[in-house]
Amino acid sequence: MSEVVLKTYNLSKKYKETMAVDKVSMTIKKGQIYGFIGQNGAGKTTIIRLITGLAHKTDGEIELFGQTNNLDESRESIGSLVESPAFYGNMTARENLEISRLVRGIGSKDSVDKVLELVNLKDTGKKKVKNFSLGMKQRLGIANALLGNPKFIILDEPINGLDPMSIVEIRELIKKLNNELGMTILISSHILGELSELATNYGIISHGKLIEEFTAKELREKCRQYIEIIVDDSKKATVLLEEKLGITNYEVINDNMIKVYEKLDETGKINTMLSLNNVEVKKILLKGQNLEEYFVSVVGGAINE
Ligand SMILES: Nc1ncnc2c1ncn2[C@@H]1O[C@H](COP(=O)(O)OP(=O)(O)OP(=O)(O)O)[C@@H](O)[C@H]1O
Repeated sequence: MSEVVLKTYNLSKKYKETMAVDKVSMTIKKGQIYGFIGQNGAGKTTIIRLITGLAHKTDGEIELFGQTNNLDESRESIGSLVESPAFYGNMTARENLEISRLVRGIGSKDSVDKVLELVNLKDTGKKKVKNFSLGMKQRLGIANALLGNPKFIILDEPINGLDPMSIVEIRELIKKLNNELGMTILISSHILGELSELATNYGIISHGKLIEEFTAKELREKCRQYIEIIVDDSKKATVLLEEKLGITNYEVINDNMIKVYEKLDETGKINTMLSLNNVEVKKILLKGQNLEEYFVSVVGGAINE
């Protein structure tokens, strides 16, 4: 069994009358990129704040690297980007990281160069942070999280407000941290298309509750794609599908509808073949959910922008 990095047991946080986090039991294992999904106000940031020690739980338990006691010690192996870090605008990236390193008492001088290289900011030289683009600032925030060589990185909405190029850069960086450096990553985002390019695992949170956890593989199964064909005669069509195209993985829904689960990129060929053999094709469509549609089907409302 793979090593557990984070486990929460009925973790709860109440703010006056608001149950911001309600009995959440989630698990993140070593090597995972765990995508945390939820609408605004669902409770993602609060959970992240509880994990990183920025807020105190009302109830429940947090286990980090197998420890439930001395969490502050375990937290030394976590790097996080939760709120936009306050950098000094009049200083360079290197100067900012050097200050952060000294204040936090971590790493050697080399570690600043190492993280700047990792996030691709080592050539920013004398450029002051106030002149950085939002994407560069985010990468500096990630560099700051990487000081001290953490095993577990937590990123709260790291691509919020970024342009497409910067999003790709952050995506590649996260993949590198995970693949090459073996870091486990928790990333919250409401940009589900982007998250599904990265995550190996997902947790859906709604109104403070963890609704579901699933793997990327399970998501692919849940969102299983198929070709929906509406015809005048399902029976005749299936005989042709088998005989002419060797299609056997299909389901007859009714006299007029068939779902085909293979040869998903051959809708044109299927359409032509059926028509040539005197089956009237009224509609032929590639269907299936993506992460966003699946989220809506589970939570019952779209994720907000
Ligand atoms: N310091 C606080 N005091 C009172 N209520 C709070 C506080 N922080 C969060 N909440 C409430 O807790 C709930 C969860 O908020 P949280 O910020 O964790 O959600 P979120 O999923 O991170 O959403 P977002 O994407 O908007 O940050 C919300 O109803 C919010 O209003």
